[in-house]
Amino acid sequence: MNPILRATGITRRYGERIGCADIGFDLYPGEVMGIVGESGSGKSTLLNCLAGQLTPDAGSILFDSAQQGVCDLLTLSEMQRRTLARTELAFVHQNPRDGLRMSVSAGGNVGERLMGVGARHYANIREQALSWLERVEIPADRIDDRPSQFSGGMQQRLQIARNLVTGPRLVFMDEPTGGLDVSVQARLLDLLRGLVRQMGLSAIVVTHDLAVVRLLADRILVMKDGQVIEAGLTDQVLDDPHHAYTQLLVASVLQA
Ligand SMILES: Nc1ncnc2c1ncn2[C@@H]1O[C@H](COP(=O)(O)OP(=O)(O)OP(=O)(O)O)[C@@H](O)[C@H]1O
Repeated sequence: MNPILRATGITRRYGERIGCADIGFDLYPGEVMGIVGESGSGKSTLLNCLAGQLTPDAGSILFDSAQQGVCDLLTLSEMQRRTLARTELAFVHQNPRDGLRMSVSAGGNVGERLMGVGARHYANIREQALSWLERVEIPADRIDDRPSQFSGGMQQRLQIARNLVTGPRLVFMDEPTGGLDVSVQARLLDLLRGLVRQMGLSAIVVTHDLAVVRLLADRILVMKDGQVIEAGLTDQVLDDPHHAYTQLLVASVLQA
């Protein structure tokens, strides 16, 4: 099986400071990879480079696209990249406001993505939007409400529906449960895990919360000072961390 994503030598500096250095990994179809590490370790820099929101200084990111074959996300034309971003890729932001259009209804937020890939039939779009609202546990009678009228957890679930409605193959998630109450986090994680499995999604999830990777990720990368210091199957790394830093990270959660 070919990897859906192969990152090699991803490096990004901010002046003298290193954001992330020489990161490489393969992600296989249907696999979820977690990126963990303390604040400032380079998780967001790496994710933003992978997702095309930040240009790395060096490296390549090969994506096995269903439409375009294997392509380097870093050398695609703007148009090819936009097409991929609308169809095969998705990005779930920590703050739903960054991933939703707050002035558009919930149904519109989901429908808009469908229209972006060519859907034109209003009744079909509304029907699909309704079905996705149901999948993310938003009551059908809220379809015409704006996200600003939703709770934080509902907004996040709506952002997930908006991202998944077009059936992407690879989803980037930046602290998807961050900023939510603990009980809301647990429900959202359950929902995410169900959707990822049902849809056979590949995903890359950045989080500082080891409970999130425990539940969602098959494999993890542990980052420190912009480098990957440990990588492997989630349970193996968390149950038997080799690097002293990972041991500390795991121990600090156990004590909390
Ligand atoms: N825009 C920027 N300008 C300068 N330095 C930056 C910028 N963004 C990040 N950095 C630096 O790059 C390094 C990695 O930061 P990054 O935000 O990727 O870490 P992180 O692990 O995502 O942290 P957090 O969990 O707090 O979001 C840090 O030293 C940070 O100070």
